[in-house]
Amino acid sequence: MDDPFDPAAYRPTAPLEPGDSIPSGDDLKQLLHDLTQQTRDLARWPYDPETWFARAETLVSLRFPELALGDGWKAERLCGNLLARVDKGVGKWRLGFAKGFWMMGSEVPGARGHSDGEEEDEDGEEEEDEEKEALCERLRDLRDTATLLQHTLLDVSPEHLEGRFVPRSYPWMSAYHRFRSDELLEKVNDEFSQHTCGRGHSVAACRVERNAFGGGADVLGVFATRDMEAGTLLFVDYTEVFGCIGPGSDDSSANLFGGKGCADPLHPNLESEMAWQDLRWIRDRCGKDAADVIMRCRLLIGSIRWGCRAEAAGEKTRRGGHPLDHTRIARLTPSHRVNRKPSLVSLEHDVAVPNDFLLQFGIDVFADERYDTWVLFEVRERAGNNSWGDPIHSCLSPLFAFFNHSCAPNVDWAPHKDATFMTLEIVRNVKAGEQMLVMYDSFMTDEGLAARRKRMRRWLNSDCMCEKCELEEEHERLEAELVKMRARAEAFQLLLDQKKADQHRVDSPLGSRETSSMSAIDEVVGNWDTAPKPIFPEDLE
Ligand SMILES: C[S@@+](CC[C@H](N)C(=O)[O-])C[C@H]1O[C@@H](n2cnc3c(N)ncnc32)[C@H](O)[C@@H]1O
Repeated sequence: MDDPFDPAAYRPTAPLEPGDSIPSGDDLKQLLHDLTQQTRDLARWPYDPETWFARAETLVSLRFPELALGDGWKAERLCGNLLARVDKGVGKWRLGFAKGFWMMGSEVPGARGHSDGEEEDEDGEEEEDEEKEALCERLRDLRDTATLLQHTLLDVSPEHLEGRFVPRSYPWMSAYHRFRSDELLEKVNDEFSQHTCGRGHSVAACRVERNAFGGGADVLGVFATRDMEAGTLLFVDYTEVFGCIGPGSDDSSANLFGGKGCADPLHPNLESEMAWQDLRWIRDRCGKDAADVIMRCRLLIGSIRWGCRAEAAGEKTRRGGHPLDHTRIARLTPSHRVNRKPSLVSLEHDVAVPNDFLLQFGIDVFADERYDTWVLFEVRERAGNNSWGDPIHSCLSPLFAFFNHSCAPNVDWAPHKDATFMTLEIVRNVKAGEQMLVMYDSFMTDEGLAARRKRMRRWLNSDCMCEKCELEEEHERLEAELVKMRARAEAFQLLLDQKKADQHRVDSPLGSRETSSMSAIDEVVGNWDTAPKPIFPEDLE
C-alpha cells in the first residue's frame, strides 16, 4: 500500500448497491495518493491513532470495508491504550515519547519544534492537568468516532458485528506474491517425493505441474508420474494446521455439542505448543466459528516462527519473513472468482481476534506492516479455499491442497477420525501423465450437471472443468441443438405438406393463386445451407 499502483488495477471489495458509485478519475487518483501517503506516515508513526483513523476513512471512500474495519479497530485500540496509560498516571511527555505521540508535537521530546531544556513555569502543573484533560477528551472523541465508523460497516448483522465484502486480489500485492514460483514448486515436489516414493520406487508417484485443465501457468494440479492400479495407496498427508471447536479454556460450552465439540484430547493445544501459546481463548470468543479462526492463526504461527528465525539469522530486510512468502502460505491459491457473491466479514473473527492473537505471539500489529489487515484477509482467502474438515474441525494438509476436483475422481481421500491425517488411494487405474483428481464434495454424486456445478461454485473460481462435467455439457449442448433441429424439421415438413396441398389447388381448375406457404417454404429452403443440420440420436452415441 505504500507504493503507488496502477489505478487500472483498482477493484473495490464493497458489494455494489443500487445508486452506489465507485471513485474514478481525479477523485480516485487523490484517494490513492492519500492511501500511499498515510501508509508511509504509519510506517514512521505507527502508534498515531489519528493516522490510522484517516487511513480507515480513505479505505471507506475507496470501498474496501474489511480493511477500513482493521484500521478503525487499530485507531480505537490505540486510543484505549493511551487513555489507560493516562489513567495509570503516566506523564503526558513520557506518553508522547513512548508512543510517537501526535497531538502536542512541539512539546514532545524529539518531535519537530521541541526545544530541549525549556523550563516549565510555576503554573506548569496546573497547565499540565488541563492539557491532560484536553488530551483525554480528544482521545475519547476519536475512539468513539472510530467505533462508529466500524459499526457503519457492519450493516449485515450489527448485533453480531458482521458486514459484507467481495474478496478480491488487492492491487498493491506484489507480482511475486500473486504467482507461485518455480522454486516453490520444486520444494513442493521434493515433499511429494518424500511422501510418495513407496516401496521399490525411487521417484515420486505424482508431482505438481502447471496448466492443469489448460488453465494457465498458475493453475496447478497433481499428475501421475507412472501407471498405477486401483487400490494403490498413493500417500498419507498429515494435517499440519488445524483448528477445532473443542472445549474452551475453562471447559466453557460456547461451542457446538455442549462444550464437547472435539473428541480428541490433543486438540485443545498442539503437543508442540507451550503454555503461553494456548489458543483456547479463541474458542471462548468465537464459539462455533472457532475452528476456522484457530486454523488461520495456527497457519500464521508457522510464518511468525520462520520470520523470527530469518531475523535471528541476520536477514533484517524491511519485508523479510513476510507471511505470504512462507512455504505453507505461498503455496495456497485464493478463490477470487468473477461474479462472486459477497462474503461475511466479522469484526471479532476477522479483525479483533487475529490481531489479539498476533499481539500474543509478539507481533506488533501497529508497527509490523507484514501483518497489515490486507495480509490477514489474503491469508483468510487462501486458507478457506484449501481447507477441509467437518462441523468440528478445519484442517489444512500441505499436499492435498494441490489436488483439483473431479465429479468422477481417480483418487479417494479419507480423513482419519481425529482429522490429524488423511489417506489418498487410487480408485481406478491411472496412466502416467494423467491428472490425479479427488472429489471435494461427495454429497452430490447422483446430481445432474447444473446442480453439481451450482454446488461446486463455492469452491471453484469457475464452472467445474472436470472431464465428466465437460462431457455432460457437450452432451447437453448437442441435445439442445437436436431439439432445435427437430422443431425446424417438423416446421419444414408442415410447410412441405401445405405446399403440396396448395399445388394441388393451383393445378385444379378452381384455383390459380400463388399462396403464402410457397414463399415461406422457399425461405426455409433458402436458409438450409447456412442453418445447422439435424443430428440424430445415433450420432450422439
Ligand atoms: C485446493 S485448490 C487446488 C489446486 C489449485 N488448482 C492450485 O492451483 O493451487 C482449489 C482450486 O483449484 C481450482 N479447481 C479445482 N478443481 C477444479 C475444477 N474441477 N474445475 C475448475 N477449477 C478447479 C479452483 O480454482 C479451486 O479454487
